[in-house]
Formats: sequence, structure tokens, C-alpha cells
Amino acid sequence: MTARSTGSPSGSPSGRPGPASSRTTPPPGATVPEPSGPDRRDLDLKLADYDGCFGCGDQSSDGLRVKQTGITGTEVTGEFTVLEAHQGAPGLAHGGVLATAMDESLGSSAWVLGKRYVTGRLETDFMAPVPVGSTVYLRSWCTGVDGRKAYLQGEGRIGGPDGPIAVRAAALFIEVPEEHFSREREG
Ligand SMILES: CCCCC/C=C\C/C=C\C/C=C\C/C=C\CCCC(=O)SCCNC(=O)CCNC(=O)[C@H](O)C(C)(C)COP(=O)(O)OP(=O)(O)OC[C@H]1O[C@@H](n2cnc3c(N)ncnc32)[C@H](O)[C@@H]1OP(=O)(O)O
Repeated sequence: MTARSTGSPSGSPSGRPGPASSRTTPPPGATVPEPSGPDRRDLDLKLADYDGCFGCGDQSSDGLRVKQTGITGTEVTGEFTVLEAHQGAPGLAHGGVLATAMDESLGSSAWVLGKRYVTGRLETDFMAPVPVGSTVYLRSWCTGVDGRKAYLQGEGRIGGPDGPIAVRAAALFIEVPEEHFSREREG
């Protein structure tokens, strides 16, 4: 599998540092596993069935409704359209909405690793304003796994899948047991 560099993704404007801080950069020796764990099929089914998710669910009326468009190795591509409900400044996407979209994309890339992860830390760079009506093309990939920690990077482009980067992100996801989710639901 091709592991992407933890440095600036292709297409980033020169002169800006890469998206990852020391806390979202894998330590030396961290590896990117093949996304083929024994329970991968079950996890894929959950991924497809979870309609209530604000990021990707069909039942979330004001949600982002991110659609996955492809999985290659740990790289997951997706897209969503910025609606009026997603505005911050008039006519422009709210930064938190874009961060949520990146969380969704990064989370999907973590999910295909075959274990259960939650976001521990999410870092975002907002590179260009995103007008309402834009389709944002998302792409995320794993840069390394070290024990319970999975390191991810991603980007959102506008104008097309190869258009300019509007937002990019780096994250640390932490592996959790299944009980994590039942505990959270019970409060
Ligand atoms: C996620 C979706 C769940 C839905 C499940 C159902 C169906 C799934 C369907 C589809 C899913 C598909 C795609 C996913 C799409 C979107 C993803 C959205 C993701 C989210 O929206 S998810 C919600 C937001 N998220 C949380 O709600 C986490 C709240 N939080 C906690 O639950 C704990 O905080 C936890 C578990 C993170 C850790 O707690 P813990 O007690 O288990 O472990 P501990 O604290 O020891 O950390 C272990 C090691 O990680 C290091 N570490 C931890 N946090 C760090 C940080 N921020 N920076 C740097 N290092 C950090 C420590 O320093 C230590 O490092 P060391 O081992 O070296 O000492």
C-alpha cells in the first residue's frame, strides 16, 4: 500500500507548514496496516447503516450528508454540498462545519482500519473560503498506527476533486472498546 507523506499534501500552497502538529504526527516506527481486519465486513455494514450520523446520515435533515465515493487502502474519498444551513459569514461555510466534514472523512479512514476509533484530537487549517452551494471533495488517509493511536490526515477541495485545497486536517484517533458507545448512550 502507498503510505502518504506526513508533510504537505500535493497542491498545498508553498510556505505554509504541513497540517500535523507533534500530537498528530505518528512516532518513528508507526506503520500503516492493511485495512483488512477480521471484523472489517461488520464494520463496513455499520458504516453503511448508521443513518443518524450528523456527518453522513440520511436521517439528519440539517446534517452534512457526506457521501463516500471510494475506498482505496486507508484512503477514503467523499463529498458534500454546502447548504445555507451551513453558513457562518453570509454566503460562506462555517469553519466548524468544514471541521466536522473533515472529522467525518478522517473518521471513515480510521474506521476502515478494522477497529473502533473516536476522535481524540482534530487540527484544521482553513485555506480558502467555501461558498454556499459548493461541493467539497474530501479525502483522508492514515499516516500511521501506534498501539491504540491512529494518525490521519485529510483535505477538502473545491471546484473539483483536483481543485484547490480549502481545508485540511490532521487528527489523532484513539481505539475504544465497543462498550464506549453503549456507555455514552446511557449517559
Ligand atoms: C465514531 C462514530 C461512532 C458511531 C458508532 C456506531 C457506528 C459507526 C458507524 C460509522 C462510523 C464511521 C465513520 C466515522 C465517522 C465520523 C467520525 C466522527 C468521530 C467522532 O466524532 S468521535 C466523537 C468525539 N470524540 C469523543 O467523544 C472522544 C471523547 N474522549 C474519550 O472518550 C477519551 O478521552 C478517549 C477514548 C479519546 C481516550 O480516553 P482513554 O481513557 O480511553 O485513554 P487515555 O486517556 O489513556 O488515552 C490513550 C492515549 O491517547 C492519548 N491521547 C488521548 N487523547 C489525546 C489528545 N487529545 N491528544 C493527544 N493525545 C491524546 C493519551 O495521552 C494516551 O497516550 P499514552 O498511551 O501514550 O499515554
